[in-house]
Amino acid sequence: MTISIWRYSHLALAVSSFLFITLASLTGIVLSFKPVADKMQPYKSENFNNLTVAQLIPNVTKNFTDVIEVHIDENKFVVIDATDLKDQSGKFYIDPNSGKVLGKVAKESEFFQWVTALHRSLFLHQLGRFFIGLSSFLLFLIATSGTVLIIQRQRSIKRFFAKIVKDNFAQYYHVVLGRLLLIPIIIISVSGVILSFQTFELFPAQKGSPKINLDLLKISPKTDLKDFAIFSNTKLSDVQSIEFPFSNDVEDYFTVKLKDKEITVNQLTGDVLSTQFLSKTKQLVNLSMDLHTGKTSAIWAVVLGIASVNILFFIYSGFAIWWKRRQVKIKNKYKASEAEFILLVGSENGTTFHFAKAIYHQLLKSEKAVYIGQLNDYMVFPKAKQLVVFTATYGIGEAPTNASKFIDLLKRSQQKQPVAFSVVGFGSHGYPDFCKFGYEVNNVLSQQNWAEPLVEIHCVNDRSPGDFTKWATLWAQNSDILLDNLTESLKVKPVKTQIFDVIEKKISVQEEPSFLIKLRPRKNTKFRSGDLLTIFPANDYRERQYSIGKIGNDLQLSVKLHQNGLGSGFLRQLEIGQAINATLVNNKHFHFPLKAKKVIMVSNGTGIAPFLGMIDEYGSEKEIHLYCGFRDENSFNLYESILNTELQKVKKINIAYSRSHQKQYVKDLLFKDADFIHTILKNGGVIMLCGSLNMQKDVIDWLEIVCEQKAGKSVSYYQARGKLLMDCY
Ligand SMILES: Cc1cc2nc3c(=O)[nH]c(=O)nc-3n(C[C@H](O)[C@H](O)[C@H](O)COP(=O)(O)O)c2cc1C
Repeated sequence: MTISIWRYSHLALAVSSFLFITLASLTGIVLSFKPVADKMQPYKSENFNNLTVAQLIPNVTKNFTDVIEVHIDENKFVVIDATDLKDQSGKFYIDPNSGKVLGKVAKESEFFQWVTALHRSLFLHQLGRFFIGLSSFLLFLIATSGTVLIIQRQRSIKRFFAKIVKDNFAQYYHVVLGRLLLIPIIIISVSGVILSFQTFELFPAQKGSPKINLDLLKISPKTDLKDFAIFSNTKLSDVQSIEFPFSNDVEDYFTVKLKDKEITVNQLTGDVLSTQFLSKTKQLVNLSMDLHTGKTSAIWAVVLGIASVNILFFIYSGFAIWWKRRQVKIKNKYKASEAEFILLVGSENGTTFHFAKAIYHQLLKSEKAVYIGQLNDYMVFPKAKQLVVFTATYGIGEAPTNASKFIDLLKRSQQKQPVAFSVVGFGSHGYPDFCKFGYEVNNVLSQQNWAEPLVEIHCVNDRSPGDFTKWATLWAQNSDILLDNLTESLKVKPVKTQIFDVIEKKISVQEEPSFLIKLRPRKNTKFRSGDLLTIFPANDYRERQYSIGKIGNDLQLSVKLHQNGLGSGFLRQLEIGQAINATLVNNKHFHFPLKAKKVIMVSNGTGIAPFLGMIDEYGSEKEIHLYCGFRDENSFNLYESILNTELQKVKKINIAYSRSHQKQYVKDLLFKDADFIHTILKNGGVIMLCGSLNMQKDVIDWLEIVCEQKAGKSVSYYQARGKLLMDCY
């Protein structure tokens, strides 16, 4: 909620001021060249920082008459307003060491004058000055709200400069450059506001010049100008200007302006007649002028120029981010109350909507009554048969803004009829709590009486179309939907297949026949147990996926034959020596956890396939405990010989038969070993689950209780940290 307040403020401020800020930045970029160009002129005098006023004055009086003023400009060039010995009057750059003229002061470039006027007042006089002042203030607020957003994004002030995950170009550089240029932008905006206050005379006025009693002015002892103590003690580098006396009368005196004070000096005796310090506000205004214009430092002027270019980039990238979010407009053909398929989306930046919309259109093409909305729109859906949640994770594994109320709403509003659900989590492995909110939603949904799992939770890493297609294929299979060119709507490249030869087949003889099939890739291919094999049984767009075990360099699939099953039927009729076209899909979320010392594998039925490969490969190095469930001994027969050879590799095999002996399920085996399993989890071990969704639901429900009781943590805590890996279907 707070994220959205700050975000909307940031956006509203930017939208309301972007025109003025654009103009001010463009002109600011041009003006930042001026101090650099000025400093490149050849009027800098040697030894300037060591010279005193006493050394300058005799050189001035020797070479000029009618001196009005000597002025030290921001480039440390000495400028005199006087008449030279050739009787030429005007302003000249001089060398303070000799008083020699270095050049005549040129009239200020008309171009820079024009740009300066545009920058300060937009040629609108006081009204324009007001808008520019207001824009400076708004820029300050934009920078402040942006800082808060960065702190929220980075999760703490301490992590302000921590690495940023590259999401997309506009967003990444908006944050990275925002952090780098925050200080210059705050300085530009605050100094701009102060200068506007000065323009509108909102600061208290500086007190007038101190009164000098002319009757008391001394005319002796007459002292040479070069011997005036005040001149000898004042460095030229501290001086802003020296006004010379108008005549030789004692009533006319020198006025020396320094950065923080103004001194008047008797022209005959060198006595200091008065000292007036600049008020703090005047000093602040002077400092603001230096900081805002960069006139005192070429390096600072370059920084200001870069900051101005970046303000323009922020306007562009901010607009790009906003545009992307805006594109997520939802136009529904069916009302929520009449839809059978409800798609709810949790998204901060809109990309998750892109995926959800692809499914929305697939359902429309299949003439299904579908409704798409935000997760916070959750309510009772009277006609719903299926609920699909697509959600990103933000913050510390938290909900995106448009999903923040979902869990509360879900607990309050129960659906009246059974509804099948599936969850697709969108996240990134760049964050510690991978898809945590997706897992949380899945777990809370699993606990609802009306909710029936359809497809196991799938996670999409970095918006991978491959990950998403994997889920969509499985979901479509289970929902009886024909996916029509989903790849195209996700703009995914066509799938490349490769050839595999059937080298072994083993069939079990039982009520529900299953079989093992071994395939050998024709070309050298890298893959791991837990990866998926996509086959195209009818040689068309219809895909079927199977979890694989890697045995040597071959793939082993364990398949249950379904009546009229497209995939299982196709694989079943294959003969040894035949070849098929298929694609290997990297399923890295279900690879063997190489860092874990102890792994608990839980499977039922054909879900044992990837574990057979993992045990073959890692069983000798790692402590593996296998808990597997089968219908009866006949079902187990298929795997028995393999498991017997692998037996010495596995620390312990626990088998449950659901239709014979004690009629046990795999969850019953786990109940008995609750302490042991939790200790493994607590000590960095990993639990892997492969098999049916019902088995998964039972195990998760049980684990939820165990983890809560023993560690006060929810299952999603372990899921998000990769301690619970699942591949159920
Ligand atoms: C500030 C920020 C925080 C994120 N935090 C997480 C996180 O904790 N866990 C995670 O898996 N992904 C995290 N992500 C990645 C997003 O969930 C992921 O990029 C998602 O696809 C964005 O979807 P959306 O564009 O619909 O918001 C984060 C992204 C950002 C920008």
